[in-house]
Amino acid sequence: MNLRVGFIGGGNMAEAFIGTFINGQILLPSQVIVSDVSEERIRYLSEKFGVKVSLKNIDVVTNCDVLFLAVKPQVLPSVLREISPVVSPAQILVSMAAGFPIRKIEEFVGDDKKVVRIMPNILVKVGHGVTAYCDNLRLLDEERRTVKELLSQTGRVVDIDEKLFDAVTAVSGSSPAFFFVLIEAMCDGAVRLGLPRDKAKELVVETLIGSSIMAREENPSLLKDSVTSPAGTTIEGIAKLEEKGFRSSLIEALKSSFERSKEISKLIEEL
Ligand SMILES: NC(=O)C1=CN([C@@H]2O[C@H](COP(=O)(O)OP(=O)(O)OC[C@H]3O[C@@H](n4cnc5c(N)ncnc54)[C@H](OP(=O)(O)O)[C@@H]3O)[C@@H](O)[C@H]2O)C=CC1
Ligand SMILES: O=C(O)[C@@H]1CCC=N1
Repeated sequence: MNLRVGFIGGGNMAEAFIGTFINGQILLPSQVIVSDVSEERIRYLSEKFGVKVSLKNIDVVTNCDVLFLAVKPQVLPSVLREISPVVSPAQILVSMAAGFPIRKIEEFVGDDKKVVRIMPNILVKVGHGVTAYCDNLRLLDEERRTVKELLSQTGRVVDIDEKLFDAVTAVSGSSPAFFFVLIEAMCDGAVRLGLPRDKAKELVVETLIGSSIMAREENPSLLKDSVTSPAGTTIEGIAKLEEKGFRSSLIEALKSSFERSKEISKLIEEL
């Protein structure tokens, strides 16, 4: 793609996006520039991907067409204050900060600027991310297409109304961590039953991948029924999951992440 792409903040998410763009040959290293407050961090990114780096956020803004804001929401106000004098109306700002509304970004940089809000997840690192997308309608159709095409190199892109972003932050932004905990716990369970840890991980992970592929096309309740024989082994496991509150734990976990995202939005609103 013929674009210059910048990242302010060179942490986990920036690394996930940059890795997929560079390793997938979507962008050349010379098309990407990243800034971070940590010298060690930018040295690492420069050595790993060959991208351009700087300790100055302004260097990134003045050298890109699409600017990813990849700092924590609490840090974003100071970054926006710092860069707002040099952001141009021709650039596209893409914020991934949880709980940070487009309107608030416009308050810092001006509502004549092109602003995209996304909620990706860490799975962009392996090209299987899912990214919720909305923007402030300042982008031309062609620009919107370009940004979505860039994002789609990291997985699926789904248009979502901004008012649902706190929910999305829980459902797909945070949930990879829940699945990692699930995998970890199932591996412990398998080790308890005598399986070596490496075999346990292989069995658990492959089962989860296959289950996800089947659930993509079919109703998960019917799939569950198809595994569960009368008076068989599976129903005993399911009964134990119900007894221990597995289902309601997951429902409550999503609610807690959602509430925290709303809380962050409220704090940002009060700035
Ligand atoms: N991690 C995830 O799975 C997801 C994260 N997000 C969102 O993405 C954003 C980034 O998250 P993540 O990558 O995990 O965070 P990280 O903390 O890993 O990365 C942020 C980076 O920005 C650096 N930084 C801090 N202050 C500044 C500054 N003033 N200028 C430039 N860089 C700075 C941090 O340095 P230092 O650590 O030294 O402060 C850190 O290296 C967040 O807003 C988060 O809400 C969205 C979806 C998923
Ligand atoms: O935990 C967080 O706040 C970020 C947002 C979604 C995933 N990680």
